[in-house]
Amino acid sequence: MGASVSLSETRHIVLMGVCGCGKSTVGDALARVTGLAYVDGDDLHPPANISKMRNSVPLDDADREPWLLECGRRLRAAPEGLILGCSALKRRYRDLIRSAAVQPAPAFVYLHGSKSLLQARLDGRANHFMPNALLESQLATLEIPSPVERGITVSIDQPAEAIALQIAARLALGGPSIANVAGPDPASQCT
Ligand SMILES: Nc1ncnc2c1ncn2[C@@H]1O[C@H](COP(=O)(O)OP(=O)(O)OP(=O)(O)O)[C@@H](O)[C@H]1O
Ligand SMILES: O=C(O)[C@H](O)[C@@H](O)[C@H](O)[C@H](O)CO
Repeated sequence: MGASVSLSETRHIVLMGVCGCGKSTVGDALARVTGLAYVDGDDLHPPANISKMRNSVPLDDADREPWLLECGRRLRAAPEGLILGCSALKRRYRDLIRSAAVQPAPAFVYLHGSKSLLQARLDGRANHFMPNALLESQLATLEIPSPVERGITVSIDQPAEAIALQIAARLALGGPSIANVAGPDPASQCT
């Protein structure tokens, strides 16, 4: 249903999903593929949020609001386009980002993986402030982006480079060689 038509002009991409889904890893790969810059939402949190997460306390809506608005402002400050990694777990969080961002609204790329894969990825990660125990609350909070939100879903059960190429193809971000590598489109979830 026309994903690449309505999304083809998109140069603002939010890589979203729960902790450990690969936002930073895929963000770096997508930046290499597209030439767009990548900004990690983890770097935009106020210190109080980081310290809360370090202490295994999930953030609440009030904690997240200023951070989400800052994420949106970063998108707006990059008219040439930007890849942003941000959990953006709820629809109303994405509304906040959109309210501060650009027109056309950013595409939201939901990085989907099973709980067991996410757990394994988190178990294999070292030196990160986010405790693995917060995965449960992130999954409970997650609302998958709907088609009207310019959302697409991509499986994380593949190498990061392949994920990046698939995103670039589905959003028509790259040149003709990229356009040929799109994997199967699980997403009639696209607009
Ligand atoms: N496609 C992939 N294949 C294999 N390993 C991956 C893949 N994507 C990410 N990883 C690994 O999984 C772990 C989590 O990835 P990453 O830190 O990028 O997730 P994240 O969504 O940015 O996490 P957070 O939200 O907690 O910051 C890292 O150790 C990373 O190297
Ligand atoms: O919404 C949230 O609870 C937070 O933003 C987290 O998702 C972190 O930013 C990140 O995932 C930690 O690694």
